[in-house]
Amino acid sequence: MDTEVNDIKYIQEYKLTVYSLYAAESVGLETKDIIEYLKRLKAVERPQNTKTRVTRGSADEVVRSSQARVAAVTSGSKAITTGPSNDAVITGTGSDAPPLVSTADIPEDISNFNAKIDKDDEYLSKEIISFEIDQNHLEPLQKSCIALEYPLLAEYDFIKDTQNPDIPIDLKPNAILRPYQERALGKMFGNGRARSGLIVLPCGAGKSLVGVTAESTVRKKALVLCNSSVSVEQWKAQFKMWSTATDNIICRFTSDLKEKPMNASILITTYPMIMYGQKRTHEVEQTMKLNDSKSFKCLKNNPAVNTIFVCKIADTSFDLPDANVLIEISTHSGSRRQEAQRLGRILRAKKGAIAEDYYAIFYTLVSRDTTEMGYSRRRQRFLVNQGYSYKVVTHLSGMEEGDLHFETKEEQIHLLQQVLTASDREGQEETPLVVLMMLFILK
Ligand SMILES: Nc1ncnc2c1ncn2[C@@H]1O[C@H](COP(=O)(O)OP(=O)(O)OP(=O)(O)O)[C@@H](O)[C@H]1O
Repeated sequence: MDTEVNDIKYIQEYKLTVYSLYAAESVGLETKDIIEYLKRLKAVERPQNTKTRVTRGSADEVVRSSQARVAAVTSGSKAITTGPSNDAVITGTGSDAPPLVSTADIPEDISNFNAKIDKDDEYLSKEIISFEIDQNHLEPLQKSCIALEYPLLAEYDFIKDTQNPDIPIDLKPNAILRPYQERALGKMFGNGRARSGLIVLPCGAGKSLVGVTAESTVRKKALVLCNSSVSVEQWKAQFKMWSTATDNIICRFTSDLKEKPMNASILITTYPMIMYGQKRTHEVEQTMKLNDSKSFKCLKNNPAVNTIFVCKIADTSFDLPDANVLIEISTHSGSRRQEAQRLGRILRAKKGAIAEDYYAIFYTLVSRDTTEMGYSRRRQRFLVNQGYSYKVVTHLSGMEEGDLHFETKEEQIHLLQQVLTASDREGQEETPLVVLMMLFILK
């Protein structure tokens, strides 16, 4: 976030980039929080008679349907005016605007510095000005702000948006948010408007419910963009599970399901559908059918079935809340993303289980003396960095005694070759689903 740029004994100066400040602001961090983090990150103890200060200007862009307003904090911010060519330009407000920390002159002594800080603090008793801007000038304005390193933070004042009608959606009473889900949404709706940003939660933490709640709060038309057709199905299911949204306001728009997108209130689609209109792969198609099929639903809820073999398409969005053991048979090289996503399949909260009594185990099979070993080390490092412990088992006792199906060395090598060849073909469109990538064992 910051770099120490000055190591004079009594003054530590940090340069905060405008983007780190933007990110901090968008998650609701305030100046005092930034100072607190700087204190934690500092390399040396700060002498008692020094102060930490962070100055900056800020401007928020508030979008109300077709109207756009800019709210600017006057202290340290710059005046936003419209130039002769009607391009938005930003100019300094005058001599009082305090400079950024990185460009501040280093004072002669610490008392001058404190006096200067106090002066700046007075300046911070700020007044917020806001004014409407012409929609056509929004883009040049945004560009100017970025060029001046004062990026606008987009917010949507949905409560005051009377131009876009509300859609009939509310949360169902069964949707009880977990505390971290509430916190994530608090960051988004903290000031009564919908702030643009990114909500990042681990796999299986319940991002869909966060999304459904956000939509049930804003209650305006929404576009849900997914990375696969399987996710589209899952999102629709989550909307139905947690909200009162009915089938006639939800539209799935995939290469097979083109459900009148034009008038949909909630349009759920994939990037390729809006970018290139690509056809889904054979593999995705098969998995969607499987996910949707009655037999899979029975399988999911049948206590007699405790093992499911799945291919790599189950890496994401495959919801098997009860699965608690995963055996990874084949992987996509050293992909850490894939590892995290697969782990996500077994880390979903278990109904009625006490967290402390609960175990989820992830096995990964690695063939000794093959390139798989290098990849698996990379993946292991990632898991360790995430705080998981792991153990390498090189020998399973009793293995030699059993009546193994692939008993001889030749048979084992042949099997290995088959698996590796299948992995190479994995990316190709017509790879049959018989290539089994993962195994879930349901509790
Ligand atoms: N507050 C909640 N109360 C009860 N169940 C919840 C809650 N939030 C999420 N769940 C359940 O947890 C499971 C995982 O949720 P979801 O699929 O939204 O996770 P995710 O974060 O999108 O995971 P992934 O990144 O792996 O797709 C689902 O079965 C969902 O119904």
